[in-house]
Amino acid sequence: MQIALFGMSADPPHRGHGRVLRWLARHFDHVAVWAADNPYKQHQCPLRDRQAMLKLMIQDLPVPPGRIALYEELSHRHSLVSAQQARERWPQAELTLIVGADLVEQLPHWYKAAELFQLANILVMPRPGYRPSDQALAAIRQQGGQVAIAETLKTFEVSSSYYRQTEDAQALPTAVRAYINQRNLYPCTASSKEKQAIS
Ligand SMILES: Nc1ncnc2c1ncn2[C@@H]1O[C@H](COP(=O)(O)OP(=O)(O)OP(=O)(O)O)[C@@H](O)[C@H]1O
Ligand SMILES: O=C(O)c1ccc[n+]([C@@H]2O[C@H](COP(=O)([O-])O)[C@@H](O)[C@H]2O)c1
Repeated sequence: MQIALFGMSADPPHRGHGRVLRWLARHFDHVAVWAADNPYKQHQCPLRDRQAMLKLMIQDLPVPPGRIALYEELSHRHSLVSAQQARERWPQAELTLIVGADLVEQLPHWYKAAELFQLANILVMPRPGYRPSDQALAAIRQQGGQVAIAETLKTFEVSSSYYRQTEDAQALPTAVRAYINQRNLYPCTASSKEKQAIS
């Protein structure tokens, strides 16, 4: 069994994540997803809300039932710990850690990266504006990593920071948008401003 491991900040989850997940659902037997606190970032919204938004996004994806699932218990700031927990849960599976192209340069410097590479292969999602350098790919391989690029995946230019900066609700799945509006999660978004004006 081939399992994709996809941890993310999801602050908030957006349509680019949805595109990646649909592609993963076609190429893996199972896709395990979680929201995590990235040790290199500050987050705008609490982890429990990011987990909840991811769950809502996954529910609406047009994929076979059960192919993609949220595993809150895999959440950890260090991917090594998430991968260790996944290995305990699926002792026989081939594990593949999913990362966007923007993370490849930093990946060799992640917490105990060589140990992580022993537990999981690395599959890189192309992302507009980011091209993994040969040096970064070589640095992963030098630490024993098996790394490949998902060449057939066509992603598009959208990010959580784009949403946070532009307030462009089109960047988000409908259910995520509704969740944010209900809880006023990103206080600078247009919808929140509208709600403040009404109240
Ligand atoms: N548009 C995209 N195409 C391909 N991969 C993406 C895209 N957006 C995010 N990813 C990847 O998905 C994972 C989770 O991303 P994350 O939740 O940090 O979103 P982000 O849009 O990169 O956030 P931020 O803008 O806050 O840095 C990372 O591996 C990231 O590289
Ligand atoms: O293990 C690490 O040292 C490490 C360093 C940076 C990021 N990560 C993980 O990488 C995943 C993607 O992060 P992000 O913010 O790009 O969505 C998320 O699960 C983080 O916990 C992990």
